[in-house]
Amino acid sequence: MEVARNPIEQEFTIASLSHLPSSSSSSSPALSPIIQFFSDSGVSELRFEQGSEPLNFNLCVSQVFKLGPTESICVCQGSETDKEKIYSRGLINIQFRNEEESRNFHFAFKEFKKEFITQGLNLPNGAQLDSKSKFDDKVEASSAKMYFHYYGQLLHQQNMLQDYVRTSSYYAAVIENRVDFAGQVVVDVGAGSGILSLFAAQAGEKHVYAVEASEMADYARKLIAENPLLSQKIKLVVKGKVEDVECPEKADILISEPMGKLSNRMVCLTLLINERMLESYVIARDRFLFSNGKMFPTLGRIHMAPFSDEYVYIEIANKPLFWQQQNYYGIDLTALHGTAFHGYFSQPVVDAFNPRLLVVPAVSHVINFTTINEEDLYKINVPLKFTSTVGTRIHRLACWFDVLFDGSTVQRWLTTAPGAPTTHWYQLRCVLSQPFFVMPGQEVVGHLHMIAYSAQSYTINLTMSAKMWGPGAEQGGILQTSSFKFDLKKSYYRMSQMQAYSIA
Ligand SMILES: C[S@@+](CC[C@H](N)C(=O)[O-])C[C@H]1O[C@@H](n2cnc3c(N)ncnc32)[C@H](O)[C@@H]1O
Repeated sequence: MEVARNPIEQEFTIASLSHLPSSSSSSSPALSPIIQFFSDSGVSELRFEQGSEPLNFNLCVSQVFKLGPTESICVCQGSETDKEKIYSRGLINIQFRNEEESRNFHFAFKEFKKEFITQGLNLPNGAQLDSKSKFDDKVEASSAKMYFHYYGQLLHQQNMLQDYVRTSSYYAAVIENRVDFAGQVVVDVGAGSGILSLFAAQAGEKHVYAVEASEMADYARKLIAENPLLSQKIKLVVKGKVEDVECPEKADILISEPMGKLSNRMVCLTLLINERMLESYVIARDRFLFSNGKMFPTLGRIHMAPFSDEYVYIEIANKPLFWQQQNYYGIDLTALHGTAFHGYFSQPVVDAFNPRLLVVPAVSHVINFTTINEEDLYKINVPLKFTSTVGTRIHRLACWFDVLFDGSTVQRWLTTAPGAPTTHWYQLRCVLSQPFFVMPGQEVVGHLHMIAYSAQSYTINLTMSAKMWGPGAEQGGILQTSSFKFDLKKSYYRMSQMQAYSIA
């Protein structure tokens, strides 16, 4: 390998180049193939040459992926510059002569790309093209770092794999609907250990591309390689965010497990939308999926129902009592009681509960992954309207979710509902600091307003009002209202104190 040390130009002579089918031109095998890095008139460029007609890729929109120790693939989505220079779109398969050549090339690619990203693209009018991705725009860097660090660890992937309700539902949804996978191109969005890619390979798809942003991508490659019968179908484990990477082919079907489960303590937390990974799933749809393609899962539903549970209400109300001490080693703590009270009640409670404590049937909010706009997930407003079936005190709003795999053969649901086999998502309850009484037939109205924030979670504003009941109810007046704000990321885990409920 010859490496020119010029800081703005490097050249690599390699073993062979071959253009995959979607490439725009073919190569001549007669000359030694070379790859050059340029930084020409403000645009960083990657040039592949093997004969008279070079292929120019805009480095900014190019990606390289290692397929093996001496084999890589370069993908470029193509672009035009203000100088009307048109950069190619396509795929190049690169064969290096040895591992060291491959390492050097990848290092140079990273260095050139880094230089480009840190400096931005200088346009002739002095402006800089922003090279930040949609993910980076929305998500705080510290949150993303912690998030991908968490998922980069095998033990957390193991937790998900050991949730047999979850994993067996995915397996059944794929295998029972093999007709949807056979001969198709599949993209696994947030592949983790690669388990869903391997399921899809079992169902007989044509090619699968697994996209994973965390270090887990390396383990996924290893796991896939050690399952040789299936690995032939898994073309590529792409390490990067679905918002940023390129995929060599458009997909007929997307598979993903994007249902939120993380908290600030990085243990599981529920409610479908937490983690904000649904947004990445929708972005992947817009970037990679054919317009008539399928999504597994296809839609999700958030269910909500008022709940009566004196015991947990008292448990939470007791916690801030510590701060009511006026003589704690001679110190009056009461100044902080109000803040502590607010803090405890702003934590949604995560555990599994007895569905018999639900006061009325749930209302549901449907999110159709195949049609929703990504921006529609930034703010979700669900109107609430219930008619109580019993006379009781309402302490909280219970929430859970399910998702549908809308297969051509079998429609399969994965549910986290109370009473169904417990999953690692459990259920979520927002406890009202001011519970209220309802009588049978009395109407409760309100809304659940969920607003996304940059630490990959949501703030929940809950308002519930008991309407007039009995004589004068037709005037529609409100008897009592309870409102509170919850932070989905700061939840209170009661799983260790979970009771074994017998379900009728
Ligand atoms: C809930 S886990 C599911 C893992 C695996 N698919 C499974 O079912 O066991 C979600 C995975 O998606 C990855 N992920 C989240 N957001 C991503 C993004 N924007 N781009 C690529 N990967 C992402 C995480 O690192 C994590 O490994």
